[in-house]
This record gives sequence, structure tokens and C-alpha cells, in this order.
Amino acid sequence: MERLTPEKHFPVPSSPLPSTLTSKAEYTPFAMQFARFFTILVHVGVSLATLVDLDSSPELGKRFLSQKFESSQEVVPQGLLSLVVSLKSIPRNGSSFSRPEDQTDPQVHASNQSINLSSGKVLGGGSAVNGLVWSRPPKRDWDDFAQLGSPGWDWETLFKSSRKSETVNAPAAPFAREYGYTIEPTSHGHSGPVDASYPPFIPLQYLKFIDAALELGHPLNPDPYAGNNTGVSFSLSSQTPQNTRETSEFAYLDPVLHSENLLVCIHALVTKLDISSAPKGQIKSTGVEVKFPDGSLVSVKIKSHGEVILSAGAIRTPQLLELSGIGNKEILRKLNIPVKLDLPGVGENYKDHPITIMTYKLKPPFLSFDAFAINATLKQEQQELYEKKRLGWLTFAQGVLNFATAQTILNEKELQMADKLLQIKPDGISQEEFDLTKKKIFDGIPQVEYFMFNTFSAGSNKENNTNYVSLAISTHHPLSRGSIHINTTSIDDHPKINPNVLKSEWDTWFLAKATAYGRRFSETVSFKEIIDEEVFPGLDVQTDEQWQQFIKDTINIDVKSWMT
Ligand SMILES: Cc1cc2nc3c(=O)[nH]c(=O)nc-3n(C[C@H](O)[C@H](O)[C@H](O)COP(=O)(O)OP(=O)(O)OC[C@H]3O[C@@H](n4cnc5c(N)ncnc54)[C@H](O)[C@@H]3O)c2cc1C
Repeated sequence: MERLTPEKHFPVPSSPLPSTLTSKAEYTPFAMQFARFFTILVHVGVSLATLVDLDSSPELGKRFLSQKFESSQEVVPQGLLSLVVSLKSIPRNGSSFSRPEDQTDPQVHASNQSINLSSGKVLGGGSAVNGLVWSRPPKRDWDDFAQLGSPGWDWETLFKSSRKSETVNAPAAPFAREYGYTIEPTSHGHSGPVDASYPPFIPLQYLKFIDAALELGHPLNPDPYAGNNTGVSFSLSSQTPQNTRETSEFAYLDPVLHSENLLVCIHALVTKLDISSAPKGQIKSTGVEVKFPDGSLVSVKIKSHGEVILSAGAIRTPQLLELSGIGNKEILRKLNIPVKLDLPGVGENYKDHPITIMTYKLKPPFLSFDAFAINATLKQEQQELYEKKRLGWLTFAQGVLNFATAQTILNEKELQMADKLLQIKPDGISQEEFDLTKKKIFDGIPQVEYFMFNTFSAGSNKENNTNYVSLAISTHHPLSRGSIHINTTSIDDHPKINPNVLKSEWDTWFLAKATAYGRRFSETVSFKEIIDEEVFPGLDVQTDEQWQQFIKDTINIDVKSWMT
């Protein structure tokens, strides 16, 4: 059941806005792929709503914004208006990949690589471009948030919210039987806005990966959603029962688009928050500045009882705060930005999950997505199967995950080495967070995620007419900390991003060990049935030093580079 067609999705507004303000061109998949986008919510006391395309109708947009947001109480009698400023929307069933937008500084501990970082520059943000994995962390990870000073971010509260957000759709009986899908009702929500479903198709190599994990002693986890995600399991995808992508836009914005008190502005950019003084030396945000495609700026003010919710993601939130005068005063003063609040923590303590990858050649006749480049008929058949019946290869995003503990992948001697390496707290991480992380490692909370890409993903030796699969390895609790800061006064410029990848000795040692362990999957009887050879990094890499060099040379923090 397709919930909303594009027409319903962005209904042509009734008065007073002319329908030219709603452009169906917004649904062009390719245009969308290169869209910049921004989302800022401004809640104000007015009553009117619809979608405004500031690109095609800048003058109208400006008039509309200034009339509706800066107007007096008499003109705008009542009601709550939410403004979402963005640039694009994605097609309802589109697979939407924008190109990586940001790059890190050269990473001195990782062979000086600058690493790509992608974001979803579109309504829906990352949920419009991500890998669709719908997962939950172990209980301990969320409890640690609360422990570290964020009351209300504990497992119990977030588990409840997380269930409230989702509707988990029961798989059709034949697929449940074929793959052994199980849904434990108490672990899930059944009436929330976000659809999550199991795919009706799992490639054979993923099933072999499960077998390989079991052979190596990883447990099979029938319910990784209730606080214990250790082991290998099927993963839900954030997709509808028709196997179309779910996004936060579709789940949360679509259902209220008809509202009289919501305005969505596209082709717009928020450049900074307006900040005013508040009693007792505090500050408050009184609005935002919106930039139009022609470069002109409109100040959008909120009423005294309104609020600005800044939710610009991990990279753009610190950028916007600093541009607005909230951040480390030294950084702001260097750029002549008036300091509204000296808050040195802004942009600090940045961590991101490092990922490495190994690539394997599949034995004929096993096929991966590489077959689409080889066999146009197969590609067309699969596309038709997806379009007409929502079945086949294209329903599959990422259906199998394996969360492993340090105790599963390290031997006794290596665990002693781990203990030794973890005696010293690296720079940049607080003592409290370090202690909690260390405890998780030794308490057997999962530390590494193994998952597959159904394609050739890394290496330089790709052969034509050959199918490959790749194994990704990602460590969950890196100790290195970095920062994200502005170095210009323009929202159009990239912030300076330095995750300090592999700065901590533990991060390098453990990721190298976890990656080396990855080879063991390919040595199992189950995996050997389908793979021919490891082509990346290849069997020349054997020693600890070689694995460490391999991860330094090839590390990533953005799966996008490898996703097809
Ligand atoms: C390639 C990729 C694959 C991923 N795969 C998965 C996965 O499979 N499973 C999973 O759970 N997670 C995955 N993630 C991570 C997940 O998508 C993000 O953690 C999540 O989207 C973050 O949500 P957010 O609201 O914090 O930020 P975002 O989703 O980034 O949203 C921030 C919003 O703010 C907007 N914004 C930015 N700057 C401004 C500005 N100046 N003014 C106004 N608005 C602004 C952005 O345009 C965006 O719409 C993936 C991420 C990527 C990039």
C-alpha cells in the first residue's frame, strides 16, 4: 500500500499561495542526487501552511515569509506554525544517493588520507540516503549516555521512544518460512510512523555469511532489538511493506503536510540563528536567517512563545552554532564573529566509526550486484520485478548483521594485550567515558560489526565479467576524539572536520585485529562454498604490522563510498 503519491505527498496548496509554488520537478531523481538541503524548524504563532519553492518563486517566497513570520499578533491570530527550510525532496521509491559533500582534514594517523563524508542534503536528511539498517544498540550503550550526564537518554526511555517511532511489518509467510524471520512483539512498536520491514529477498551469500559466523562460534541472535544485539541476526530495514525507502520526511512530514499550520520551504538555506539576550545572562534564539537561491537574505522572527529547534546533524549543527556566535570564543574572535555565548564544547568530542573492507571474488555461478553491469537483461528483469511486484534483488538493502564481542575475536594473549593498551587513557576522551568504554569491552558488550556489501567494494583489481562480495568491519567504540569547526564566516563553506581517525593506539590495534579476524569468515567451510579468493587486501597481508598498515591506508568512516 503506497501511502502517498507525489501529488498527495506535496499537495498543491489552496489559497492564498498560488500553485506555482509547488514544483513537481522536485521529484526528479537525478536532480535530487546533487541537492543541497537544510532543515530548520521554527515554531511560531501563526496559522497557515504549505510548500514554497524559493527557487522558482523567490519574490513570492520572500513576501510570504516576511508577511507570515514577522507579522504582528493582529495579522496572525493563533495556531502553531512550523517552518521547515530545506532544498529538495526525494522520490517516494527512489534510491537516493547524494555525493559525499564533506572531506576530513588529512588524517595524520591514517596515511594522510582525506576521508569523504556524505550527508543527506534533502528533506529527511541522512534517512534519505542511508543504508536502511534499522537496528538498536545494546542496552549498555544507551545507559552510558545517561550515565555520562544526559538524563532521559537511558535504555528504558529510549527503548520506549524507539518502539513508539516504528511500525514493524510482519513478513509475508513464505519469506518468514524461507529465511526464518521472527518478530518478538514486545521488542517492537506496531503503530509508529516509521515503517520497518524484512526484505522478501536475501542473497545466498548473506545466508552463507550467517553459516560462516555460526561455524566460527558467533551466536545466532533471534531478537537483537531488546537490548542484547550480540551475535549474527537478520536486520530489519527502514522500508515500507512495499519495499520502498522510509525516511523521516515520509514518516513525519507527509502525514501533516495538509496541516494549516506547517510551512515547508525548499531551495532555501539557513545561514544562522538570531540570538538575543535573555534574563539572568542567558541567551535565546529569536529566529533564523534564511538565504534564497539568488543570495538574498530574509530574517524570520519567532513570537515570544515560539522556539527554534536546531537539528542540522552532527556536522552542520556545530557549524551553525558557531556562525551564530555560540562556541569557543577564540575560534569566533579569529573570524570576527560577535560572541553570544562562549561555549568551548561546541564542535569538540567528535567521534565517528572507522570502517575497513575486504573484497572476495565469488565462484561462478554465484552472483552479486556486479552482475547488473555484466548482464543488462538480468538488470532489466530485476528492475521490472521490483517495479511491478516489489520483489527480487532490489528489495534488499542490508539484511544481515553480526555484532561481535572482543572476547569472540581475540584470543587469551590478545585480551591481555588489550588490557595493557587500555591502561592509559588517550587524550581527548573524558576519564568517565574512557572507564565506561573499557568496562564495556571487558564485560563482553559488542565492539565490532561485521556486515556485507553485495558487490566489489574496494581494491584496484576488479575483473570484468566477475562477481564479488565484500565484508565490512567497523569498530563501535573508538577512543580517538576530534573536532568540527568553522574556518570561514559563510554557511556555503565546508567546516573543518578532523575526526583524528586512529589517533589512539587502541583504535589502530583493535581495528587491525578485527579486520584480520574478518579473513576467518572466508576460511570457513560455508563461505568457501561460494568464494573463490580474497582479492582485497589479498593474502600477502599477514602480520600485525601489515594489517595495521592496511587499515591506515584504506580506512573509511563513510560507508557511502562502498554502497551501490
Ligand atoms: C551514507 C550513510 C549511510 C548510513 N547508513 C545508516 C544505516 O543503514 N542505518 C542507520 O541507522 N544509520 C545510518 N546512517 C546514519 C543516519 O542516517 C544518521 O545518523 C541520521 O540520519 C542522523 O540524523 P540527524 O537528524 O542527526 O541528522 P541528519 O539526518 O543529517 O539531518 C540533519 C538535517 O539538517 C539539515 N541541515 C544541515 N545544515 C543546515 C542548515 N544550515 N540549516 C538548516 N538545516 C540544515 C540537513 O540538511 C538535514 O536535513 C547512515 C548515514 C550515511 C551518511
